[in-house]
Amino acid sequence: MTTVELYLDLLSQPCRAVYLFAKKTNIPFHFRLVDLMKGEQLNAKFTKVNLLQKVPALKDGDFTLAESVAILLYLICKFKIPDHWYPREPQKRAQVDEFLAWQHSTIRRHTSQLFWLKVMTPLFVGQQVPPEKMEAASLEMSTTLQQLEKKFLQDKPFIVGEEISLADLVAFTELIQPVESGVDIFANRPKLLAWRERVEASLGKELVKEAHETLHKMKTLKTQNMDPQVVEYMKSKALSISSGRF
Ligand SMILES: N[C@@H](CCC(=O)N[C@@H](CS)C(=O)NCC(=O)O)C(=O)O
Repeated sequence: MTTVELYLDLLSQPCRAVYLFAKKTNIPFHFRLVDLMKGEQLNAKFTKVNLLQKVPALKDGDFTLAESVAILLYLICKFKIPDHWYPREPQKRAQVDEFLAWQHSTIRRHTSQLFWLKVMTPLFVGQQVPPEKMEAASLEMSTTLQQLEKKFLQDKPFIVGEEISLADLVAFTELIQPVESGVDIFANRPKLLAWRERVEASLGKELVKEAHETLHKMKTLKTQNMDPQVVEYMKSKALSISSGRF
C-alpha cells in the first residue's frame, strides 16, 4: 500500500483540518509543504497535483484529490477510523453531511472574509479596511454563529452528539482563523466557547498548538522578505475580497 501524500500549508484552515485529522487518527502520510507565502501553489509541479492551485491536496499513487472535505472522506474510506468521526448510523452520518454542506457558504466564507479583511489586506495592500466593511463582515459572521449554535450545536456537547466528528473538526479549524487575527468570535458566546474547549480537549491541546504554529508566525511576516510577484498576487486577491468580490 502506498503512503498518502498530503500537500498542505498549515496557514490554511482546511489544511489544518486534514492535518489534525490524519495526526489524531494515526494515518501514515508524507507532509508535502506548499508554501502559500512563496506562491508554491501556483508552480507547475503542484499544479500537476491540483489543477485548481489550492491546498489541501492529496496524492495516493497516481490518484490525486482536491477539496478538504473530499480528502477527509477519502481518508475515512481508506483507513480504519473510529466510527464517531463519520458515524455509520444513517441519521448521524446525514447530520455530519448536512453540516459539511452548509459550512462552505457560511462559516468558511465568513471566517475567510474576516481573515482577509483584518490581516491580509493591511499586510498586502498597506491599509486598513474601512470600519463599516469590518462591521458588515462581523455581522455576517455573527448570523452564521447564531445558526451554528441554534441549528447544529443546540445543547449537545458536539455537533452530532456525544463525541467529536468531522463536523466539529471543520468548524473548529475555520473558527480559530478570525481569533488568531484578533477577532475573538467566542467572546460573549459561552456555549460556543465550551464547545471549542471540548473540541480542543478531544484533539489534544499539544496537537492543536502544533497545528497552529504557522498561523502564529504569520504575525511576523514582512512583505519586504517575499517574492514581489507573490506580493502582487496576494494584493490583487486582497483588493478583490475587500471590494466584495469573494
Ligand atoms: N474548498 C477548498 C478551499 C481551498 C482553499 O481555498 N485553499 C486556500 C488556502 S485556505 C488556497 O490554497 N489558496 C491559494 C490561492 O488561492 O492562491 C477546500 O476546502 O479544500
